[in-house]
Order: sequence, then structure tokens, then C-alpha cells
Amino acid sequence: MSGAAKTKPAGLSEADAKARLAEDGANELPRPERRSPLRIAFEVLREPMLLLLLGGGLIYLVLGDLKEALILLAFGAMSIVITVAQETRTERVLEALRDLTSPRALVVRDGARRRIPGREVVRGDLLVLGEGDRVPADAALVDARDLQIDESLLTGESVPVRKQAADGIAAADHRPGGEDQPFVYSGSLVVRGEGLALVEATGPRSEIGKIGLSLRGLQAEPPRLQQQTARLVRLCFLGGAVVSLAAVALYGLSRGDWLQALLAGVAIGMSMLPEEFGVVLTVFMAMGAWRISQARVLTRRAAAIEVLGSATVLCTDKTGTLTQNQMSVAELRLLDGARLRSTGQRAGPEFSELARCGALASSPEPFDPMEKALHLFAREALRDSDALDGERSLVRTYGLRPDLLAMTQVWRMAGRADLVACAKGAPEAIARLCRLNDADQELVRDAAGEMAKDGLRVLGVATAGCDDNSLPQLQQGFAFRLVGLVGLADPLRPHVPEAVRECRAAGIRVVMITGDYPATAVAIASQAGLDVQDVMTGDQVRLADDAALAARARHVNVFARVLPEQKLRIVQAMKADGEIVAMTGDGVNDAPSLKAAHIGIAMGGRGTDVAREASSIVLLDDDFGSIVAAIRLGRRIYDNLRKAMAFIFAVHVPIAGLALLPLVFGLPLIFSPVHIAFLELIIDPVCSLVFEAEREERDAMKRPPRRADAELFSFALVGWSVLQGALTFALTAAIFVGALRSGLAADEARALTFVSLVICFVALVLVNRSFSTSFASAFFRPNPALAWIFAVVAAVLATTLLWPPASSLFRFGPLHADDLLVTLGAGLLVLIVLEALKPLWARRLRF
Ligand SMILES: Nc1ncnc2c1ncn2[C@@H]1O[C@H](COP(=O)(O)OP(=O)(O)OP(=O)(O)O)[C@@H](O)[C@H]1O
Ligand SMILES: [Cu+]
Repeated sequence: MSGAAKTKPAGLSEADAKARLAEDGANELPRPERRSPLRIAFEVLREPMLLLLLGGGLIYLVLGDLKEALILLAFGAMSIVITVAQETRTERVLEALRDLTSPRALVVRDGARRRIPGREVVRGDLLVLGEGDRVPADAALVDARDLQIDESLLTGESVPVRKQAADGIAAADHRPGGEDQPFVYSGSLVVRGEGLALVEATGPRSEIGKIGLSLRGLQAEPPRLQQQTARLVRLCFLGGAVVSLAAVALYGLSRGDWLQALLAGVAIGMSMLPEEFGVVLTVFMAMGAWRISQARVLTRRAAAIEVLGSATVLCTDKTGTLTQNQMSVAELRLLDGARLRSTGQRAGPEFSELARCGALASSPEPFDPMEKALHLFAREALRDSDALDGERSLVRTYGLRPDLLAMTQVWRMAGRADLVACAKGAPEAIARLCRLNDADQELVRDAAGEMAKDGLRVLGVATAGCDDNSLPQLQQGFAFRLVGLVGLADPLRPHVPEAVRECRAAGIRVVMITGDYPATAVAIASQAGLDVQDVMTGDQVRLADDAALAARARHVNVFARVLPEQKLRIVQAMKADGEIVAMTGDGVNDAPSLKAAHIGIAMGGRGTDVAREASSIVLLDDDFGSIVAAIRLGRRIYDNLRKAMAFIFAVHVPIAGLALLPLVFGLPLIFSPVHIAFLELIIDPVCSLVFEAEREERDAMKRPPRRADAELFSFALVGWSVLQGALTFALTAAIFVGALRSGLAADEARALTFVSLVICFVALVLVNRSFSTSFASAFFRPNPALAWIFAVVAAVLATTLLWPPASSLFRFGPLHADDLLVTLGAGLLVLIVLEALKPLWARRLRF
């Protein structure tokens, strides 16, 4: 390994990389799941709704009504266009999200490290590999430090293999598997250590590409919502079919005109088909994922959106999520009690050994903010000496282990025969390595405790001499001498206390689970505004049995010095206790707990590929505030979904009712398929544009989480919708019958009833926009789509009434001024009655 003084490899230049990318193509494997607009159109064409429309058109043709046939086909075409446009938008959104979730790679270009999308890696790129990364392409190692790789995806062998730098080995024929090989393969996983590797093959030319495997991107498992909806749609479909057939029979038998009977049957079938449910669900989920991504959060599983709103516990780590992960050395302490606070001060010579050892115990090109801070501090503190920049080379690295939170690096200094080992790590671990006596251990513990109380992360630093031939197997084999303690400050992210307060108001308990020292954890937790009454350490977690752990986990909000496998036990204990757990994680070892949690949340910035793959949500900026924003959006999306579903349910009641009524009572028909197609054309965009874009309810983050087992189509929701629909039906039916009784011609009564129905729909939209019960919120909540859609509806309605060819198509007679008053009155009545009744349901609707 080259020391700091040797030249660093510069990698490709951006220009070369670009040329190679153009030449070789992107570093990706074929992705089958993308749907083209044509394919979407084809799928839409198979919808029963369109079959009904086409059937209706055909009957019109047989009847010789060319105009009706054409208009029906036009409506059909329009609804295809709308659906295809919506689904294409959905598909584009999903595609964009997929690109964001696809693996990224760290490469050296023009001499600097750069994070790029994995698909842009080219032959000749210099890859920087770190723990938890997926190797993005086949490559030859030029440097490996303690590097272990899991190649199970390629070899089926689950035990990780050790890798070594090539060091002049000729690039002979090579295959995955086997120890101490100098090659790494696309799709395999770095489980430990670090390395640099030169890319040899990308995309389909890599080993994994040759086998034709593909890595999964966004997962499309059907969420619970989809199952619930599918069940309901099936039910409605069956019901609709039975009723339509009965209607055809009834009409045919009573009036003897079977073609008209079929038309009426088609109209009824169309009126009862709840095909919107499926469309609305897809659109809401995709748009929801898009909205959440605007808050810098990616959803990898659609179900996560649904679960977000019901989370009851949010387990978060500390470093980088609650804090900024920008460390700086804030305090130094030596064994003799000497201390230095704040970095502004120039460090006296007595601290220079501590500063230098801290830096030498860090990676030569540090990535970890802690190590960066140590480097920076050493550079500033030792300004006048060349202790840090002198010629030297790294001989060996001993990595951090779960059972010993310390790492050691061994250096050969220029012009010296012996080697120097420098270690840093948790104070307890360093004390153990230095074999301190009890009194000194106590001293260290007290000093570390004092520093930790200020929220500092405390590291012990130690050093040892050794010689080349007798490097020990383990760090415990060195004769370490304690040099001192370093306290690193990592300020809280500014919006964290507010976000924590918001969570607690929303009935979500915030729990910190950290690998850090208990006192540090408590200090940061109380700064963040967590309810810090009790702390549990990883050791206590290990010793507690499941029942005891579950009992304590009910109250403890800070877990410290926790190992990843203990994290898993904590999640399981909480789950067993009935909590809906959201959990953050970033490391390789966090994957099991991320998977186990209801919502696994990985970090996009500092998180590993493994953690991302195991989680259902990825935070792009690692910020705790984004989780809260996502929860808020999750609640809003679910609320809006419920509003849309309630509306769909409600409007179909009067449509179906008015389609059936004349058949049952022997009155002139109100609807032909044209009318229903027109109504359906309104319903779809209202749902997917207006309701989708509704703002969150004012109390979205002030009410407790939704029960996890709550059904979307709960009794409260369906009951409320049916009530709305029944009221609308009663009013419009009364208008129709009343109009006929008062001697209006059938065409005039039809126009009056139809216009009333559309205006009642407008009232229903207004009622369902919000769960809150004020008229102001029905009218004045901002929503640009609403105004647009109302304007279009008004224009089309006016056309059908005022333009004779259209009126004859809809079989509308003239509408008089007093009739207009009736229609408006009907709408107003629906609005007032429902707003007055809403308080009775509103509370139950929210859960
Ligand atoms: N690079 C390192 N060198 C030396 N010691 C380290 C290093 N990284 C971590 N440690 C020690 O291990 C402890 C636990 O680290 P770990 O990474 O598990 O915590 P963390 O995950 O960073 O904390 P959090 O859970 O808050 O994010 C640290 O408190 C520190 O004492
Ligand atoms: Cu419908």
C-alpha cells in the first residue's frame, strides 16, 4: 500500500470514461420489467369496461345509430388515452425511482473519488471498495486491506472468501470462488475490509452478465391494499354481472325489445363496474412514491407507503441520522490529567503524540468522518513538525470487530528498523488492550464519562512498538500503552428536536439504538428531545431473555453500545409486543434487523448497498427529519386514498340506482351507455388528479397511528359512502319522478336529472376533499386541479345542453332557468346535509 507521500493513482479521466461508456454501453444487465406505452394500451384494452363500451357501440351499429356508436367509441378512446397517459406517467415515475435505487459505485476519476451510478462504470475505472458495497463490475484488485468478499450469488458458496492484490500476477483465466484470488466480480458483496480494483469487464461481459442473472431493483410485491381492493373489485364485478343480466331479462320480457334491453344491460354493467379502484390504487401508490421522493426519501417497496402511516415506534441510530456526522476533535485528555478543550487553541507539545497516534490509527485516506477529523486535527496540531507527512508505509491493518471495538494499524517509518502500531477505539476496548490496572481503568472510565456527558464520542488511543517478524494474529497480541483520550463532537442536525416533537405528537415513540457509549447516547438523546428516563446497554440486552427484553423495551428509549445482532432482538421484542416498528440502519450487519422491521430504513449517503437492499425505504440525505416527512406523507397519501375510494363508492350508488330505477318502475330510461361513459370520464381524473393532490389533514401528525390491521374499506368508510350515495340517489330520483309527474317530456326530465346528478357529484367531491367539517375547507383548500376539472365539466355540460347536435345525442330536452335552480339546489342540499352529518363519522373515518 502506498503511504501518504507516494503518488495516488488518478484513475480514468472523465472524458475517457465518457468515450468508453459510449463504446462499451452501460454497465447494466437487461431489465425485463419496463412496460412500453403500447404494452400498457394493450393491457388497458383488456379491461372489462372497454369491452362493455365496444359492445354498446356494436349494438348501436346494429340498431343503425351510427352517431351513438361513434360517440361511444370516442369516449372509449378518450378513456383509453387517459388511462394510458396515467399509467405511462406511473411507469416513468417508477422508472426514475428505480434508477435512483440502483446501486452506485465509488470510483477514482481525474484523481478524485466520485460517487457515480453503477451503470456508468466503465472498463479501466478504478473502483474503491468498502465494507457493505456490491461490487459493480468485474475487476482486478490493485490493493486490498483485510478484504473479504461474499460471492454466493455467483458460486452458491455462502462463506466469504479472502482477496489479495494482484501484485504483478498475470491476468490469467479466472473464475469466482477460492481464497486469496486477486479478482472481484460484479454482484458480489464486500463483507469486510477495503480495496482498490481496476475494472476489466462491465455489463453483459461480466461473469454475472454471462450467466444472465439480474439483480433486483424496485420490488413490486402486491401490498395488502392491493389484495383488499382486488377482493372488492371481484365482488362488485360479480354483483354487477348478476344485476345486468337480470335487468336485460326484465327489460326484454316486459318490453319485448331485446336490443334495447342489451343496451340497458350494458349501461347498468358500466355503472356498476368499479374499475376505478384498481387505477386509483396504482396511481396513488406511484405518485405517492414520487411525492415521497421529493422529500428525499425513496420507497423500494410500495407496501412501505401504506405501513408508514401506522408506525408506532421509530428506532433510529445516532450518528449521521440524528447528528450531522461531521466530526471535529473537541477535547483531548492525557493519562496525567492534562486536558485541552476546543480546537481553536493550539495544542501544546504534550498532546502531539496523541494527535499523531490518532491519525496513524486511521485509514491513510480516511472516509469515516471520525478519522477525517483525527487527520485534520493532527495536521493542524502538528503544523511545525513533519511527524504526519514523513515517509512511511502501512504494513498491516487490524479491523474493528464486534467483540473488540478497536482498530490497529502498523506502520514502517522511513529510516527506522522497528514498526509502530497505533490503535484507537472505544475507551473500554483500549483499556483492555493496554491491560490497565483497576485504578487506571477507573481513571479512564471517569474521564471518558465526563467527556461523554457533553455528548462527545470518546475514543481511546494507544500505541505499541513491534518488529516485522512477530506481528501478532490479533490486536490483543500487542503490548499497547495508553496515550490518551480524544473526544469528538458531532452536532445535532438542526431540525431534529422539532421532528422528534412532531413524532411524539403523532403518537410515535422515538427510540435511539446506537453503538456509542451510554453517556454519549443519553446526552445526544436529551438534546434531541427524546424521553430519556432509562438506558439499556447491549450487554443488558444480551443477558435479558425475550420476555424481559420485551418488558423493558416498552419503556426504554435509549439503547447504547448495541451490536447489530442485538438490534435484531430489540426489533423482534418490540414486534412481539404489537408495535409497528420502523428502524434505521446503515451497516452490513444491520441487514437482518432492517428486514425484520416492518419498515426498514437505509441511509442513501453513508449506508451500504446491503442495508439498502434489505430496507423498504432509503433516505437520500440520511436525515432524521426526512423520515418524519415521509411518515407525514404516508398518512396524507393513505387519507387521500380513502377519500378517493369513498368518492368512487358514493358516486356509483346513484349511477346504478338511476340506471335501474326506470326498469323496475317502468319509466322512460334515463341512461344510455353514452351517459355513463361521460360520467366515468369525470370520475377518473377527479380521483387521480384532485384527490391525489389534496393537502394533508390539519391533524395528520396530531393523531395516533392508524391501527395496522385496519381495513381500507372499513365499515365506517363504506357506510359513509353508501349514505352519501343514497342521499344523492334519493334526491335525483325524486327530481326525475317529480319532473315526469309535473308533465315534463322524458327528454326534459332526463336533462334535468342528469345535470342535477353532475352537480351533486361536484358537491360530493367537495364533501370528500377533507375529513374536517368546515365549509371553508370544502371550498377553499387550495387545489389547482379542482378548478380545472370543474371548468371542463361545466363547459362540456353546457355544450350538451346548448349545442343541438350534442343535446340530441344525449337525448336532452331544453333546460329552463327554474330547472337550473332545482339542480343547483340539489347540489347545495347534498353539500349541507353531508357536511352536517360528517361530524358523526369523521372521528371513525380517520382510523
Ligand atoms: N473507525 C473506528 N475506529 C475506532 N473505533 C471505532 C471506529 N468506528 C467505531 N468505533 C468504535 O465503535 C463504537 C461503535 O461504533 P458503531 O459504528 O457501532 O457505532 P455507530 O453505528 O457509529 O453509532 P450509531 O449507532 O449512533 O450510528 C464507537 O463508539 C467507537 O468507540
Ligand atoms: Cu365506474
